[in-house]
Amino acid sequence: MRAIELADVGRAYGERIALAGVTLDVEEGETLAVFGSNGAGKTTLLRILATLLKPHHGVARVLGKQVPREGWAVRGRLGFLGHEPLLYRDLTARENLRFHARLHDVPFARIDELLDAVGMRLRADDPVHTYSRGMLQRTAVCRAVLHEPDLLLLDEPLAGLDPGAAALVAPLISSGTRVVISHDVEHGLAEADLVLGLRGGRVALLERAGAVTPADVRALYV
Ligand SMILES: Nc1ncnc2c1ncn2[C@@H]1O[C@H](COP(=O)(O)OP(=O)(O)OP(=O)(O)O)[C@@H](O)[C@H]1O
Repeated sequence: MRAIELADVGRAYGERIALAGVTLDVEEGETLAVFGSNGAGKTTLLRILATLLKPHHGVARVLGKQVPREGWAVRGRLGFLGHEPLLYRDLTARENLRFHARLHDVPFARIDELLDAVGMRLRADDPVHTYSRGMLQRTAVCRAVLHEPDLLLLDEPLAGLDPGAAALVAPLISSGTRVVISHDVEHGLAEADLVLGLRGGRVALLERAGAVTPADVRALYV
């Protein structure tokens, strides 16, 4: 089954075209790696897939539903990790995760498992506003994967993590159907099935990963 189907998807902010003419399919179980320089349209695409932004052009289907029109039917099956951690800053990590666990009917035991997995058990009962950037990111990853989503939408998921933390977090976000925005060319390519390169909001590269070299991806940044 197709997890994502995009047909000529575009989006503008006022006069500025952020995304145009994106047509692609991602099959269930595949990873789409998205590359492109700052402002290329990567986050705009991810937000459309997350049902947070309406495309102004074309049709976007996620897990079989048109978004954002039928977004209600897929939102609970998505795991979104954007630039913002989407955590309540005055609550602790554990309280934030309990809130999400209740929403998604997830047993609380999974919260401890995840906090352990990302090395956050000792700080889990401190308010989120006392966390370092890396701690925020670890907690945000826990939130994104808590309900075992059918599709992970990840915007630079290892940003701000030290190598030890990155090694802890990576296994939690390394399987299933995924869209991953990355600036790490080698790592991003290694885990991709399909590669999308954006330039100025347009498709500059769209190939199966086996047909793409690191030099092809680096060319997007010059
Ligand atoms: N809310 C907004 N209002 C106006 N313009 C916006 C808005 N959000 C994004 N844009 C513009 O849309 C274009 C694409 O932005 P987008 O955030 O999708 O890029 P990106 O590839 O994710 O960049 P980065 O690597 O810096 O995160 C840019 O020109 C940006 O300035």
